[in-house]
Amino acid sequence: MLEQLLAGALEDANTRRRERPYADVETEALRRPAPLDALAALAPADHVKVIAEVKRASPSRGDLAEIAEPQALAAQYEAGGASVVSVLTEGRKFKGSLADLEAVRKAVSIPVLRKDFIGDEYQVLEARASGADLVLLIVAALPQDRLVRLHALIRELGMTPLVETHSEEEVARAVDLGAQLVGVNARDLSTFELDRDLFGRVADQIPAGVIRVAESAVLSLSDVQHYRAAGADAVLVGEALVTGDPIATLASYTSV
Ligand SMILES: O=C(O)c1ccccc1NCC(=O)[C@H](O)[C@H](O)COP(=O)(O)O
Repeated sequence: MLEQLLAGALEDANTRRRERPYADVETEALRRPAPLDALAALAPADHVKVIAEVKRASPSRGDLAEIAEPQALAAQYEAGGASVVSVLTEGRKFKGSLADLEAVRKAVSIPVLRKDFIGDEYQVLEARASGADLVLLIVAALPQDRLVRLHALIRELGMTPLVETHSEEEVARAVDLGAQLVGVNARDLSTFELDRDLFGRVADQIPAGVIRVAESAVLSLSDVQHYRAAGADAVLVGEALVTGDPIATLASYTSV
């Protein structure tokens, strides 16, 4: 499934590239105001930070929420105390778009993450041209040489890579890369199985000074407490926020 998602995302990027060539997107990316400092926004604190996701649908859960105005939801996330907004820009299975990212960027003053299946430089430039401050890189989807190249490009553009892992081996690859922001996704992106204990098993492998994000499977306050007890500096939450009351949910999660 992960290979299919990546192949689809790259095919869609190639279609957009025919309309908007690489050089044009590069120019737009370089003209943007500097990205916001996501590492400062997610720095360890006396409470857990929340990366709040705009998520309409997903392969594992189908349709989750209508979200006609992602910018309005993102503004609620900021008001509720989120540190970063994650915007799923993949169109086929998640019903997201770069237009969502642009709209959210205009509506909030906290950093914004482009969450997608990133496999080439063009997608990174598109992220910056649309106002992203962070870009997701999924270790399982990329050979190490491409991971290194994309990680370097994201940083050259002033953005922050969120390097997502799902095993001890992948955490080791993220650490080798010098990643400063490492996510551990409880969801296996091929089988969709959830393992909330994975974060606790690998967290010690992530060096001190690197920000640790527990991703997925937060459906209640006790899930946040579980991740926090295992050493999470931040949690990334989608479903619970788009299907519940985002402001009340964030107030309770950020109190942990
Ligand atoms: O959510 C999915 O079904 C999914 C399937 C395949 C690849 C990625 C997928 N989700 C992306 C994410 O990592 C989550 O949207 C994110 O971590 C939030 O998860 P949750 O709070 O469980 O909605």
